[in-house]
Amino acid sequence: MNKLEVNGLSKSFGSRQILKEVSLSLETGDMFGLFGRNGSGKSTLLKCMMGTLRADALEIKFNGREISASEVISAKRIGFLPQDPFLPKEMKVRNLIPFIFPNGEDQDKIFYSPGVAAFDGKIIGTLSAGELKYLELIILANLSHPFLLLDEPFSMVEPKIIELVKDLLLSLRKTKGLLITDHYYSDVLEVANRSLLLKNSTLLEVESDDDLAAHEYLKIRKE
Ligand SMILES: Nc1ncnc2c1ncn2[C@@H]1O[C@H](COP(=O)(O)OP(=O)(O)OP(=O)(O)O)[C@@H](O)[C@H]1O
Repeated sequence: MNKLEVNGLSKSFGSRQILKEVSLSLETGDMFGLFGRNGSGKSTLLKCMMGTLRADALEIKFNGREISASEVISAKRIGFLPQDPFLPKEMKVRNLIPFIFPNGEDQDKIFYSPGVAAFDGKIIGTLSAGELKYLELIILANLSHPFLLLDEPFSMVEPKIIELVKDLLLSLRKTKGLLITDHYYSDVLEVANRSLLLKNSTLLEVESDDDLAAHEYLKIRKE
């Protein structure tokens, strides 16, 4: 069982405060959903946790031991799916996999993942947005990092693959803790064991569509 704690995360851009003393704690087996309107600061929160964006204030602890934000990537405790593609565009999928996973067994896990055979001969830059997102997610899922932050894992992915992604996320919960943000709110609510809404720079607990509507994240259509 691993534990990741974020305490007192604050971040402003100029005079605009995006995050105000945000705290959260994630354990192995957790899958938290993170919601918020466009521009509310979800990506900012994830980037500050990864150390790719400097927070104004932040304490991160892994299993009770503090790690500085600048060490998060090298410590290999947290894997991150950013919103924008991060794989090298020029390589073929089948050449990239051994580059990231030297071990043959690990490579097989990727190559034999559902749906990968359909595009493993392609050059990464020619993959569709959905194929690329799915490939990135499968690569992250097979890293040993005990926590994953996923920024929009469902976006651009076709409905059948969304179901595969949900199965994958649920299987990852057995060994990892996950924090997922995506505007595909019903898919996130379905797999998450706890959901949070970022509003007015702070996190609120939410449980359902009705809660999200009450906080003006979505509008429920009346028949
Ligand atoms: N480097 C930056 N400099 C100035 N403002 C920024 C910077 N990065 C983000 N912002 C602003 O901070 C706010 C939060 O952005 P962020 O990308 O975290 O939102 P988000 O909740 O992830 O939105 P979305 O749902 O659209 O992806 C936005 O108003 C954005 O314009």
